[in-house]
Amino acid sequence: MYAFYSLLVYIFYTVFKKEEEEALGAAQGGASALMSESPLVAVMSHLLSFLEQYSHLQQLQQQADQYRVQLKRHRAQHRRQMKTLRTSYRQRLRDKNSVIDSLEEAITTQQYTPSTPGSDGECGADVPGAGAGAGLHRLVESLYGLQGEKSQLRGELRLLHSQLEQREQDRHSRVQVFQHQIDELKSCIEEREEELSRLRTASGATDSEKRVVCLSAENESLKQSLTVTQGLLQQLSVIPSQSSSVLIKENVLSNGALCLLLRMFSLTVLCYSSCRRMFFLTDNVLSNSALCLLLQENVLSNSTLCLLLRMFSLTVLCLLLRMFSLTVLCYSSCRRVFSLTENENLRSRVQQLESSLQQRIVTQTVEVESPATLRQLAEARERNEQLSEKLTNQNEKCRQLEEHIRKSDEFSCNLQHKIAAYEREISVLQEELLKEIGHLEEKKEEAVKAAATCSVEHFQSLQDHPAEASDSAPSDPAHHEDRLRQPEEPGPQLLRLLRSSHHRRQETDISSYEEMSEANKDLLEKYRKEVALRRKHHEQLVELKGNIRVLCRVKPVLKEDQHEEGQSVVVTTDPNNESALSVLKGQGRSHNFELDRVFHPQATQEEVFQEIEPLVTSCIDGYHVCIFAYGQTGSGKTYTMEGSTENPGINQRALKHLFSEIEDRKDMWMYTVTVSSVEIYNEVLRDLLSKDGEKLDIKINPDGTGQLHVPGLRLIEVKSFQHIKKLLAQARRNRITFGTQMNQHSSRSHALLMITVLGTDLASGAKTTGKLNLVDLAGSERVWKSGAEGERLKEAQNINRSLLALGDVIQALRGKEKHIPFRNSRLTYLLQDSLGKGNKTAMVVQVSALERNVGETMCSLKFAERVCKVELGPAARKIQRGGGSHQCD
Ligand SMILES: Nc1ncnc2c1ncn2[C@@H]1O[C@H](COP(=O)(O)OP(=O)(O)OP(=O)(O)O)[C@@H](O)[C@H]1O
Repeated sequence: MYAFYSLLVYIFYTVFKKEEEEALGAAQGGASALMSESPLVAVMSHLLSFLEQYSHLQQLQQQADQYRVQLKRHRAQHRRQMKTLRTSYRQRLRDKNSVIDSLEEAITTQQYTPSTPGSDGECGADVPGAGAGAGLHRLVESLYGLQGEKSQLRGELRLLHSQLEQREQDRHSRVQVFQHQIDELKSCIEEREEELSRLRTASGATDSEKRVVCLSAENESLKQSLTVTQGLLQQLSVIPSQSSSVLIKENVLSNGALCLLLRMFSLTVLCYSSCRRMFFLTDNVLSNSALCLLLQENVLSNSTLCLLLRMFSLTVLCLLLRMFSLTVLCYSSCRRVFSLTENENLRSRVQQLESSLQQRIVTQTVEVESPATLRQLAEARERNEQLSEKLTNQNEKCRQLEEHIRKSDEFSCNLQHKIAAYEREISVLQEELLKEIGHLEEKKEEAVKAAATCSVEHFQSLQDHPAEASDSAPSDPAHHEDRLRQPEEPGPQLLRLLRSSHHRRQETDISSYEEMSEANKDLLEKYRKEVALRRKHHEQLVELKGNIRVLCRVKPVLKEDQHEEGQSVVVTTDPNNESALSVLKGQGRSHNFELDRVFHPQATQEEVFQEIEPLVTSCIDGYHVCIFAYGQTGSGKTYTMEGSTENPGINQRALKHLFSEIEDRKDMWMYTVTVSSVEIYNEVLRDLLSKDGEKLDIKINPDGTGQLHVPGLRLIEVKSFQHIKKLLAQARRNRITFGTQMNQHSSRSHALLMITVLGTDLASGAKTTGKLNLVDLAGSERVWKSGAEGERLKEAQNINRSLLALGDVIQALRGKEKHIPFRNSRLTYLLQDSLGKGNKTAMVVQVSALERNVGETMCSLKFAERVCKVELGPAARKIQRGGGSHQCD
C-alpha cells in the first residue's frame, strides 16, 4: 500500500513537474519565481521528505528486527548456559547426596558397631575407632570437595553476573539510541504538523476540513496515548537501568514488571483499537481522495483540495506508522522486560540453588554429627549455663569475701595499732619493772649485808657465850642460811645445824607430796565412781523413759586407710568418761558429743556385745528388741554386726547368748527360736535364706494382732547354735555387696536378721513372744565421694532415701508426733514393730576417726544425738498368761 502511495505521489509529481515546465516555456522568465513558490511543489517536496522519513523508519524497523534477533540469540545462548548449569548443579547435588548417604551409612555403622553381638574386648574397641577414623577422613574429604565446588560455582556465578551486567549495559545503550530516534521522529512530526497547518491556512477551509479537524482531535488523543506509552517506555528504560540486584532485594521488579506489562498490554490493545479506527478513517479519506482525483480529472480547481486531503491522509498514515513502530518498540521492550524478568528469575534460581547448596553443606555438617554428640552438645551447653550461673554465684561470693577481707584488713590494721600501743606500754612497764627489780636487788643486797653483819655479831656473841647456841639454833633456819652465805669463817657446828635443817625440810616436802597424790587418787576414784553412778542413774532413767540407747564405736585406723590423704585422727575418746566423744572439725575447733556409750577404737567385739547383752536377754523375757548399726559406708557396721569367722559380731554373740540363756532356764521354760533373714535392696524385699531369693511384700498379719508379717518368708526353727551359724553364713553369701571407692566389699542393702523367741513357762503355761531384730544398714554415703555411677548410683540413691525415711521416723518419734511415717520406706515399715512404742531399741553408730571422713562422722553423730532423745516409753513385755489373754507388763 505504501509502495502504491509513493508511486502515486511520484506520478503526481512528474505530471505537475511537466505542466510546470510547459507553463514555464509559455510564460517565460518572471513566472518561474511564481512556480517555485507554488504550494503544490511544496507539498510534493514534503511528501518526498516524508518518504525519506519513511524509508528511515523502515531502516529503524530493520535495526529493531536485528536487535530482536540478537536478543533472541542471546536469550537462547543464556538458556543453553542455564540448562548446562542446571544439569551440572543437579549432577553435583546427586554427587553430594551420594557422599552424604555414604557418610550417613558410615556414621550409622560407627554408631552400631560397638553393640554388635560378638564384638568384645580389645577387638570390639578397635573396630569403631577405625570406622570413626575412616568416616572422619571421608567427611573431611567431602567437606573439602564441597568447598572447592562451592568456590568454583561462585566463580561461575561471578562470570554470569558480569555477563548479565554487560548485557544490561548493551540494552541500556540501545534503549538510549531508540529514545534518541523517537525524539528525532517526534520533532519531525511536529515540523510536519506545523507545515500542514500552514498549508491549511494557505489553502482555506472547506467542508472536508471539518472532518480533518475531527481527525486532528482524534490525532491529538492518539498523541496523548502515545505520550503515555512513551512515558511507560521511559519508565521501562529507567527500571532496568537500576541495579538489578537492588531490585531483587526490594522485591519490586517482578511486581512492577507485571504491572507494566499489563499496562503495556492494555495500551497495546488501545493502540490497536485506535489503529483500527484510524484505518477506517483513512479508508474514508482515501475514498474521498479517490473521488477528488476523479474530480481533478474534470475539475482542476478542486485539485488543491484533493491534494490537501491526500496530504492529510498521508500524514495520518505516517502517524499510524509511527504508532505502529512505537507499538513494536513497546512490544520489543516488553520482550526485553520479559527477558530481564526471566534473567532475574534465573539469577534468583541460581541464588536459591547456591543457598540450598550451602544449606546442604550445613545440613550435611550437622547430620554428620551423631545424635549422641548433639545430646552431649546440649548437655554441655546446659552444663555451661549451670557453670556460668555458678561462676556468677562464685563471683558474688568472691566479692563478698573481698569485702570481708577488706573489713578484716581494716580490723587487723586497728588491732596492729592497738598492739603497737600495748607494746609501747609493755616496754615502758618493762623498764619500770627492771628499775624496780634493780631497786629490790639493791635492797636485798643491803638486807643480806645487814644479815651478815648481824650473823657475825651473833656468831661472836655465841663464841663468847656457847651455852645459848643449843637453844637458839633450830628455831631460826633462815638465820642459818644467812650464816651459810656468810663467807667468813663458818664453823663446823653451824654447818651441821644447817644440813640437818635442810634434811628436815626435804622430808616434809616428800611427805606432803605423798599426801597430795594420795588425795588425788582418792579424788579420781571418787570421780570415777561418780561418773559410773551417774551413768547407772542415767541408764535407769533411760530405761524408764524408754529412750533409744545410742552406742558409738570408733573404727580403728587400719593399714589400708594409711596410704591415703587426710589420715590424721580427728576423733578422740575420753578414757575417764565412757560417754564422751570429741571431733576436731578443723581450725582448732572441736565438737563434743555425749552419747550413752562410746567405744574407743581398740574396743573388742566382746566389749561391744557386753553393752548389748541385757537387751538380748530381755528378748527371751518377751520384749521386742531392735539393734541396728548405722554409719557411713566402710565405717564398720557389718564388722560390728556380723564380724569375722575368728571374731564374730553382735549377731552370732546374741544368738549364742540366747541359747546359753535358754539352756540355763530349761528347767522352768521351754523356748522355740525361729530365724528369718531378709535384705532390702533398691526398695525390694528379698529372702536371704531362700535359694531363689524371691521378692517379698510386707502385710498386716491377718491374725488380728495388728502385727506386720511377710507372706512367703522362710522362718527356720533353730535348735542349736551350730545350725544358726550355717544359716548366718548362707544369709551373708546371699547378700548383695559390691566394691566402691569407700569399701572393697560394701553392703549395698539393708540386712535384717529377725529372731523370734517363743517361751512357755512350764509351771504356769504363760507364753512370751520375744523378738530380736538385728539390722545391718547399708552405708550412708555421699555419691560424689563413693564414685557411684549407673546401677551403683541408683543403689546409693535408694539407700540414702531409706535412711532419710528412717531419720524422718526418728524425728517424728522424738517430737512425739501423732503420725509416724513408718510407711515411707520398706526399711521403716519393717522396723515398725521394733521402733514403735514399748520396744527396746539400741543403735550402734559407727564412725571413722580419720580427718577425710570428718563430714560424714559429724553427720552420723548429729543423727545419733537426735536418736538419743527419742523416747519410746517404758518397754512392754509381750506375755500371754495361761487364760489366753495377751498382756503387757
Ligand atoms: N573395729 C574394727 N576393727 C578391725 N577392722 C574393722 C573394724 N571395723 C571395720 N573394720 C574393717 O573395715 C572394713 C570395712 O568395714 P565394714 O565392711 O564392716 O564397713 P560397713 O560400714 O559395713 O561398710 P558398708 O556400709 O559399705 O557395707 C572391713 O574390712 C572391716 O574388717
